[in-house]
Amino acid sequence: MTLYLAAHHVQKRYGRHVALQDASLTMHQGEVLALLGPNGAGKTTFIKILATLLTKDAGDVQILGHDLDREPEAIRHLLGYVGQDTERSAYARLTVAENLRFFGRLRGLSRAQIEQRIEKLAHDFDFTANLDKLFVTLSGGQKQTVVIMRALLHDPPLVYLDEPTKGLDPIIARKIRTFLCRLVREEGKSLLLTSHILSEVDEMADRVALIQGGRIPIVGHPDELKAAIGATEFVEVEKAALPPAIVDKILGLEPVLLCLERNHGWLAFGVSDIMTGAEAIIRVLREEGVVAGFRHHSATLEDAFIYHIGELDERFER
Ligand SMILES: Nc1ncnc2c1ncn2[C@@H]1O[C@H](COP(=O)(O)OP(=O)(O)OP(=O)(O)O)[C@@H](O)[C@H]1O
Repeated sequence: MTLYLAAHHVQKRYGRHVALQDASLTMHQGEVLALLGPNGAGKTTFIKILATLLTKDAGDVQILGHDLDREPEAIRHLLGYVGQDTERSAYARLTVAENLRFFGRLRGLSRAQIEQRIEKLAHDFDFTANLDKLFVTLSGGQKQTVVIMRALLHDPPLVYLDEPTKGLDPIIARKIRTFLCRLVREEGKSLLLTSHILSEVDEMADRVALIQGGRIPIVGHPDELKAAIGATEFVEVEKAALPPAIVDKILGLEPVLLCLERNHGWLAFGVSDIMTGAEAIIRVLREEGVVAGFRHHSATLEDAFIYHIGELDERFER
């Protein structure tokens, strides 16, 4: 597997605020790597540094054999970048095709190359019918598609996408995911993306890098991250119905391994076995006369995220 990106010990401060403490990451050809972390963890900062849009304070970054500090121009030709500011990534009063031609020229592509790329991208993204529409008249999902097409105009091997489906309806988001996955599968491109939609990451990512406090302490396949929780099944009970003493009693049960607090009002108890775990928890609820919502699910990437971020918080005493 060809190494596309190797970032070592990257550091970045904004004034006195440390955004990246010591971030290291590698990426290979044909992989989708998702950078996950809580708000403010440093994801956008890291991606902008890798995209030559921000300078780092320390660290070493090599992208397809080029050094980020010494050869930023060469690196820019190898990258596509889709940032979060969709509205300002194209000219409102130009059509889609005019925008793409303009950005193609900025990239130094010839007229013939530009027309060829526009035709291919519009075909691949099922967008031909929209090429003559003004950017300002497009829907949010269509605008995002234009921004992604813009990033792919020069056919870069490596593409960074900062929350590519943020704010889009599930159907458009799925369509964009399908296009992106095809780029990886059929064209061997590598994608580095951030997303807060963990089901999307679980579906797309070959590896997930967890960023917390400006470090990247955990990298692995989504299934590895889930397996590391130590529980494959969860019994959920409505949090509002459970006094702390009963939570402790449940945590003392033999089949109950851990408890994760999900942010939508449920406590999720990880169990070694769903049948014995659920039975034991129901027995406690009956004994204590608790009437509460009750459901179960198999471990998800969201559980893994909550588990690992909680562990990292403890480890770094944040
Ligand atoms: N221009 C800036 N000046 C000062 N502080 C900044 C600046 N940009 C980001 N920060 C701070 O640096 C930290 C990392 O920000 P960053 O945007 O990289 O996080 P993020 O992981 O992308 O967050 P989110 O998930 O909310 O998009 C945050 O604490 C943020 O407030």
